Amino acid sequence: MALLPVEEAQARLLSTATPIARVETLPLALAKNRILAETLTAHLTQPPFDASAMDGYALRAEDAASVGAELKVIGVSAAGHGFDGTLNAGECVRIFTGAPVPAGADCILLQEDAEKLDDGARIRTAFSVSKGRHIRPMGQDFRISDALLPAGARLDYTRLMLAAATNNATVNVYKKPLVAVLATGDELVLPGTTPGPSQIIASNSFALHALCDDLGADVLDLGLVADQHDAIKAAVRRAELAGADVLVTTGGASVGDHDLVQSALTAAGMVLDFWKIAMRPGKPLMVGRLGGMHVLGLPGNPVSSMVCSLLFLEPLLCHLAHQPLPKRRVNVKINAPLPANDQRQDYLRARLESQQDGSFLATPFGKQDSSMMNVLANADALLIRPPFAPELTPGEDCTALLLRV
Ligand SMILES: Nc1nc2c(c(=O)[nH]1)N[C@H]1C(S)=C(S)[C@@H](COP(=O)(O)OP(=O)(O)OC[C@H]3O[C@@H](n4cnc5c(N)ncnc54)[C@H](O)[C@@H]3O)O[C@H]1N2
Ligand code: MOO
Repeated sequence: MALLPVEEAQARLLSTATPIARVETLPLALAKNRILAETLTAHLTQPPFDASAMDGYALRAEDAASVGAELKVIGVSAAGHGFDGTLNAGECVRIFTGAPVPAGADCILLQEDAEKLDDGARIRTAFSVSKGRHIRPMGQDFRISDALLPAGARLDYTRLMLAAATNNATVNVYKKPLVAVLATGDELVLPGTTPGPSQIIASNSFALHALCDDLGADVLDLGLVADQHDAIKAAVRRAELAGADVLVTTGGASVGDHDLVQSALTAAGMVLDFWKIAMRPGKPLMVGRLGGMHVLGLPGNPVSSMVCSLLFLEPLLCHLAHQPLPKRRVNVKINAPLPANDQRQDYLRARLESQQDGSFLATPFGKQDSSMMNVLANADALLIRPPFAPELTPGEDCTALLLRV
């Protein structure tokens, strides 16, 4: 099978994906960063009445046209406790921020601009006020039945505030995609155990879990499974029964005698779409469908599994979850010579340094082995070297993908 170019493989994967249509109703407190499945409509008008924007006195502008007017204070309007009466010529009402403007008043005089007389029974104006001054008109923010946010909007903190203010105690949002994660390999043991001879600590699933969570997906951890056909098939069955939208496997994707994932998946009913991509690391990536479930068979090498996740799992999950792609692509200047590339698109781990002019200077790590998690965790970006890219000298431009956004 020829190696598939990265962009072609990405397009093929996305062409088979449909955004999730399942909807759930959630209380606002549980809806952070979820995606609205319908228009958010105002259930009331805000402000619900003409409200004072300042602490001071509500009055008729014509009564305070000239400085030095004297007005009788006939009551108080506070937030939560409005004044019930009507204000007439020569009268004012003591008012506080957020309180309803009494009937008859058409402006607010700041308390700093009023002199209290007779122990507060009357005031003298020290400033003239115009009609409407310091009044927030009823409905200036939104009116009942207004459409305020479209379906597809992400409920970040500003939108949750709006949803609450519009008296939507619950919201209808798309369900999260469910990703089943299966780590394969006889050599794997969990962190916290003492590895035996030939054993290593399993790390890929932890990264996958975190990445899926960041992308708004739920994770079903299928644990560690030995390189055995029946064990892999049984785990795949669990993913199907759970209704997973995506099954991600790591390890066993290559061509060794113990690389059984593809044959176990095929035996379980997977239809392979493509296998082996023209990229480094991550060449053995395999992609298929098992019923309604997308299957991504990631290589076992930890760095390969993460590079494949950023390039394939991330766009797939964003598409399924109605989310925009994180903005990872940046232009950088390289700080070291890069040799000409072969036919595999390279993703070089590099450190970035911000320059005074806002640009990035990129220093690739000397060793790029796809097993080196220490390098990945201390890198900031992946420098993209297209197939057959010519050599680059320091100071030349290169495209990079930020590892953290
Ligand atoms: N003859 C060939 N050999 C290999 C080829 C090839 O084309 N021909 N491709 C190489 C490339 S490239 C890669 S990448 C690896 C990927 O192989 P597998 O997907 O089969 O991965 P494994 O052999 O199972 O594991 C590779 C490596 O990663 C470690 N590993 C596996 N799972 C985990 C995990 N969950 N956490 C941490 N580390 C893990 C595993 O112990 C191995 O060291 O194949 C090359 N070989
Ligand atoms: O493609 Mo492998 O991922 O080079 O190590």
